[in-house]
Amino acid sequence: MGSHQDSTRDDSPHSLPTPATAAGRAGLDAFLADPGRAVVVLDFDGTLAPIVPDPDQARAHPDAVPALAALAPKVASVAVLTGRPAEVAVHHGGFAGVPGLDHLVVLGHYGAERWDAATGTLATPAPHPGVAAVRAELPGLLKRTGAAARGTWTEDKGHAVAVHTRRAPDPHAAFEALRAPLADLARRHGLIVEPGRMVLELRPPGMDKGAALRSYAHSLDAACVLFAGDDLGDLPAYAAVDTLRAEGTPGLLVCSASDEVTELRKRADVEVPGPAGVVALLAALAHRLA
Ligand SMILES: O=P(O)(O)OC[C@H]1O[C@H](O[C@H]2O[C@H](CO)[C@@H](O)[C@H](O)[C@H]2O)[C@H](O)[C@@H](O)[C@@H]1O
Repeated sequence: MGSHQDSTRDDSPHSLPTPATAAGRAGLDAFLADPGRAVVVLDFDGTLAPIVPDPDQARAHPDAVPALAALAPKVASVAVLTGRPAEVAVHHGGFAGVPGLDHLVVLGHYGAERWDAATGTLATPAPHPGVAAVRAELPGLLKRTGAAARGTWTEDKGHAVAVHTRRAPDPHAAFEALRAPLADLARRHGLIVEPGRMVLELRPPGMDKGAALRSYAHSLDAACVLFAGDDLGDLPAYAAVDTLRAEGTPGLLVCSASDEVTELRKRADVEVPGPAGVVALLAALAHRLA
């Protein structure tokens, strides 16, 4: 698809892009016509937070919280839907205790966890026994396959374990070399492999961003859903918006574009240049609804 501002575009900081598709234009129209029933769902890493080599150092774009806080009171709900543990996203995003974000919801672990700003509470699932088994076997596997020596490292997320290759000398080669052995390890312990941007995550099955988005939108009786993402794990949410559209609920698919992952670019209604572009879009929506 593409970014898709037309030749008559308004280049002011608060201009809204023209979606490339008819479904996207209908989604944006519905959003602006009835914002009080619009639900905004946003991925975290690569969408609200720029990608950095160390996940512990990832932080929301500096304009993200102000844009979210300006938009949230004008729509039905704003939620962050992430592969991170919810409380990690809350911390790295700086989302707690922000005026305007009093009702923010963070759905962590692809929707298996939920943190509510209104109460400060976290609902988290029971641990899957396969994660402990994988945690125990993983160091040996990384050593045997030479992955440890190639600069991969492990992020223990509690309910999942992620093997990162971004800091390896050849991140793509390290990623590809690990695919099969990690798939075998995950399968033996009842887990699935979630591939992402230079990361292979071993996590429990049964929840994905599509199911989470659908359930969240239905719980709020959303009249329109905006979803923004950047990575393969966001594709189920894209599919969920497509399904909602087929059922009569308009939606807007936003791609936080990168050269690393191109799958979402082909399917988006609006493509923006990374987290800075996402945040500018959120600010423009808030400005339009002011
Ligand atoms: O669902 P998301 O919010 O997009 O989270 C997906 C994964 O994001 C994190 O990894 C990615 O971001 C890191 C920090 O910028 C980067 O170093 C890494 O290469 C990316 O894959 C996070 O560390 C994972 O646990 C998430 O599953």
